[in-house]
Amino acid sequence: MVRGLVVLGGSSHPQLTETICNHLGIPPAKALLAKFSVGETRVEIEESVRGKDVFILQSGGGKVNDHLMEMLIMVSACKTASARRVTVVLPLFPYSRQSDIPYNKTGAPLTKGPAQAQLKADYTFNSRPQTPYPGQANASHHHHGHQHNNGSNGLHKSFSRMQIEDLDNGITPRRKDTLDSVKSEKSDKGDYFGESKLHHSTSSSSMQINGIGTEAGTHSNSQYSSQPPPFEPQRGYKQWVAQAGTLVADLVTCAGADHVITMDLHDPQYQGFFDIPVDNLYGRHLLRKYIQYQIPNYQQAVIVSPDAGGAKRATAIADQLGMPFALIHKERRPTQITDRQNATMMLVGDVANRTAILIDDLADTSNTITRAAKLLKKEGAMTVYALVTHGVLSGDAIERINASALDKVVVTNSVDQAENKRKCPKLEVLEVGNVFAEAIRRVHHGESISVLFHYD
Ligand SMILES: O=P(O)(O)OC[C@H]1O[C@H](OP(=O)(O)OP(=O)(O)O)[C@H](O)[C@@H]1O
Repeated sequence: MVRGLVVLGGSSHPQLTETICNHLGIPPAKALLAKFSVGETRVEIEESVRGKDVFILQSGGGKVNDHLMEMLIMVSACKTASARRVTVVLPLFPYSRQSDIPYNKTGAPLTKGPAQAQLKADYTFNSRPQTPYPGQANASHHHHGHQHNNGSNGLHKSFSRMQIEDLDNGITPRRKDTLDSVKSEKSDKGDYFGESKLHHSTSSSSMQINGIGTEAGTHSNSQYSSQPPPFEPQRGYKQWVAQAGTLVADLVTCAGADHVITMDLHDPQYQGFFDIPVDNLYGRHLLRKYIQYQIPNYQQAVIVSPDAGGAKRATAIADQLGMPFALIHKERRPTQITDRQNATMMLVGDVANRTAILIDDLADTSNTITRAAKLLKKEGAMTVYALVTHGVLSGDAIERINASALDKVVVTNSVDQAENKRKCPKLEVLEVGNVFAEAIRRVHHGESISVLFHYD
């Protein structure tokens, strides 16, 4: 019996809550989790959590948005009820795939027109107008004086990080506060930065952005002809996708969470999006154990990463077990934006007459692993396993696996697998409840959890 510890399970994964509570020797806390008929989430914590150390468990699969909302409300409810500390335990962190560049279903880069490529090529990090220097200062003061300085300050503020990053990503910069001008320009065939609108724009930010082009233009053309051409906002509207990962990280913190425990984040750098501690447990130990104990003659097998993004994860296992490694390079340039099937796959390494073991962090549509398996069999692999930490397996993923060249798919129950297991004879599920229970116990007692990163 652990005192002061409360485990509260969301509706995403009751079985995992139960397993964790069994390991900890405590019953799950009572809460009412329901929905109003309109669809809004309703949460009532039915026991006192005042002064308690509360762990809220929710996973990222299934109805991910509902579960996220429910978790946020649960955190807020516990905080309001004076919980001493609230830790969210998210075995699969929702939205963590949308942490960096705007996520696109095809995995293909967002539209990058020739004009934009040119814009990027021409872009320099020199501030424009230039930082004044002796001899030149008079000229600019003389004519533009105070106004010029304002422009320069505004430039540093509005044009610094956001736009440089956007240019790197090949995306037309756009800010929230330019929305008004976007709306008004919709009628003009999406001519977002159209010159005709330049002077009519009322949004301060878009005025600044446009102003940079014109003001800097005056200066660089008349005075410094050796300078690169001025920044010219591009004509036409480019799609923009929100960086939802950042928002979700903010929401979790803002709801009142003090600590996050998760596993195999798609991008480990996502931890840096939080101002609160994030413990990112590894699922690779479970996968490695499976290889050692469940795959016959594993020493003769080869570990394969189905895409370059996961190579580090897969090599870590290959190195630990002293096994050979191969890589599938996913060429992400499908001819049509919706046509992922066209992305070609290329194998680097030898799998002929061997057992191939695919390692990845997650399988969602399972396109990646099924297509990789097809390629591996074509290249002579005898048996193909796929070992993935998070079996999201949405849509028709199970049907796809059943019909694929994969011989076995091994996932953890970071996402509930009860239904999937029934439908998929190739599926094997590894239990993560004990790992999370141990992490919770250690965090509660203020013990180090680094042992969970290194255990054998
Ligand atoms: O089952 P699927 O629907 O095919 O999705 C699974 C793939 O998606 C993730 O990578 P992602 O495509 O996000 O790209 P990345 O590895 O380049 O980040 C993940 O690492 C898998 O490789």
